[in-house]
Amino acid sequence: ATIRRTEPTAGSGDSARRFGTQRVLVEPDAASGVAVMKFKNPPVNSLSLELLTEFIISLEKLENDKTFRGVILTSDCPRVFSAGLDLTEMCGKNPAHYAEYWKAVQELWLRLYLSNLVLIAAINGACPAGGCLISLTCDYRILADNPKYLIGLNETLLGIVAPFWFKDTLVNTIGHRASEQALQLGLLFLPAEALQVGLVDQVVPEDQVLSTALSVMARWMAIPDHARQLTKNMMRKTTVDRLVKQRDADIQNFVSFISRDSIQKSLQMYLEKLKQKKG
Ligand SMILES: CCCCC/C=C/C(=O)SCCNC(=O)CCNC(=O)[C@H](O)C(C)(C)COP(=O)(O)OP(=O)(O)OC[C@H]1O[C@@H](n2cnc3c(N)ncnc32)[C@H](O)[C@@H]1OP(=O)(O)O
Repeated sequence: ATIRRTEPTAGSGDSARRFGTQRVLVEPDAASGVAVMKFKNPPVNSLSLELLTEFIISLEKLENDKTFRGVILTSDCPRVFSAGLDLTEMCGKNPAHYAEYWKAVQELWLRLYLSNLVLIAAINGACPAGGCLISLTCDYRILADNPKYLIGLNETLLGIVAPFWFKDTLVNTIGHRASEQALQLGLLFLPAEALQVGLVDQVVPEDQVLSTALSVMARWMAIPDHARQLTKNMMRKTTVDRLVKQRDADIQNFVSFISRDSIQKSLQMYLEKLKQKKG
């Protein structure tokens, strides 16, 4: 994916020169050092290989541009932050594709989880599974107060299992017992429940999610970068190293697991159910 620079939006001045790719819009504000990154992969921001790749490219570009110290992740699609991993990438394909796809999922998590940027998730829609994982990699999570916007690692409901580094990310956020229950039951939390269990840090009216994210960002950016970055690294490096040490084994585990007939059947049935839902 190439990064395309578009002309500044009207009245936005130089500092809001948008850039990004087809599926990841980036609205930078150089004056504040904050960029808003919006996923735009309609209808539900499913994390396709293309979206993952463009996400990694856009994140790397922001990390390499010292103008930016903070990024707000949000959705350009109504009602959905992200529907999680793209199920069509995980069924009906071949082992080589599964390996390529999983490598990209790992890569995105590794880069987000240890990012030097302040990352804030402005969750303006449903946030299941891989979408929830992305929000968990952030330093702070704000969820719109809409009972339709459920959040959680619901993989068991699909008959699949979130890998250990998904689990570790959840445990680091809500604790072991809450994670044990949430993962086994595939819990999708209502906003108030997500707040109560610590899955999100704030629940605000839908039209205040972005403004709240901007004010929280200002608070985090008031901390000297180097000290905050070293502290974040101290908190997260052990978790990251567990995957780094066994990335290839993790890919092989995923490929053999997802290739099982029983798993392929579960995924197909789940996709069918999603499509029937509309009927
Ligand atoms: C084995 C190791 C892997 C473990 C880690 C796995 C992590 C994952 O992320 S697995 C994916 C889990 N995701 C979900 O369970 C969410 C499924 N989707 C939904 O619940 C809903 O779509 C919604 C709440 C996100 C949005 O609902 P709504 O606005 O009503 O939209 P629709 O359900 O009608 O969906 C529209 C359209 O998109 C397709 N779709 C939805 N989710 C996915 C997805 N994750 N991957 C691919 N495609 C998805 C859905 O089938 C509809 O398609 P069309 O009928 O062709 O329009």
